[in-house]
Amino acid sequence: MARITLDDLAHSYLPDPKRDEDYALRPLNLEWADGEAYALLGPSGCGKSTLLNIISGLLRPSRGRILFDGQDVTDAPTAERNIAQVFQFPVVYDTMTVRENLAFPLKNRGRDRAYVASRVAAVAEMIGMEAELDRRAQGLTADAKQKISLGRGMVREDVNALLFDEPLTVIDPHMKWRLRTQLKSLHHEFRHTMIYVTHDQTEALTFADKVVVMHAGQVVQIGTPQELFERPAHTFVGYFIGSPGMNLIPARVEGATAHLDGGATPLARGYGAPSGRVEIGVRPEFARLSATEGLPVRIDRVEDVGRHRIVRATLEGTPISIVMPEGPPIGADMTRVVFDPAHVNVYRDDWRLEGEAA
Ligand SMILES: Nc1ncnc2c1ncn2[C@@H]1O[C@H](COP(=O)(O)OP(=O)(O)OP(=O)(O)O)[C@@H](O)[C@H]1O
Repeated sequence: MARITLDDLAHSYLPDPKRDEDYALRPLNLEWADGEAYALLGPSGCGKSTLLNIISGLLRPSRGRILFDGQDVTDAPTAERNIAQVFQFPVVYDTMTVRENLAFPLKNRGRDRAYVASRVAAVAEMIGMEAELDRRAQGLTADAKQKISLGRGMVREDVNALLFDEPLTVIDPHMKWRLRTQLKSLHHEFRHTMIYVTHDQTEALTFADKVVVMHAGQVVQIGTPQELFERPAHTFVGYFIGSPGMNLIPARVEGATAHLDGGATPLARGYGAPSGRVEIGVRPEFARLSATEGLPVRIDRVEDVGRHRIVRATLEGTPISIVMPEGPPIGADMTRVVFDPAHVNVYRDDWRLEGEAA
């Protein structure tokens, strides 16, 4: 396994990029630790595949270098990078059996029969295809074929990294959960460096130790699922992760107080007097309704989603959400919202301010 370093890396599909928007991948420095499982998360078009293809060698970056364990591989072709890649759609050899498909990467490298047989058996169990090993791949469902692709990606133990590009798209929901769990336990067992591309936050948060969030060609945060939830570094992370996403409310911040038109709300840290476009960000889980304290809100509707209720409300013209536990109907006197100061983040021009202990 390898540590992967991106050194002042950037990519544009245009010949003469000038503005930020000309880059599919804006300049970045990033280190992927050896043996760590990462998810690369972001909406369609944010640059995930571009980044993955640069790591695998399918694409040469227009700027910067890529290193495996400190060795420059920027100009090395895919075959020399010793990585396994699983794509969104299955890549299998129809005329071969499932067993032959799984064995292919090992046979190609001249591994002996006993080793090949034991690896194929282990991988077949992992993907739940022990009973189908002698079937031809032709005629299998897309779902089964994708499981073979995943198995083939995982059969080699000596790769530098395992790259997955939305690999569970064609898999049915139940199997999706099972494969994701297996990928995670496989990672704990073998400690491969894994990069898993997805636009699905559930998939990213359940699979990865660290999630790399991308937005408009830029890595906006790298963090554990808990860090992304509690301290989103960029307003996009707050909005994209969580359901519903983080509330963002324009405010004027002074010291440890955020002033809104309808009143003030205390903050747990001090921020001086930040200029620029200042907003406070509060997860719906850290807001509650009150009859007596907090800021005046108008309740627009209440959605019962099973385990809790989501209150949709308006605070000074800004739509906000509040997560409430199941319980009696919300009284007409609940006309105020209170934010938990320990969980109010402050943003200037979309980036989170650290603040100082108040
Ligand atoms: N071969 C190409 N030529 C020109 N522009 C491209 C090419 N491939 C991607 N782009 C553009 O680069 C940007 C990033 O695309 P990329 O495919 O990396 O995003 P993504 O996050 O992987 O999206 P998706 O999940 O839809 O694949 C997009 O604006 C896309 O239109």
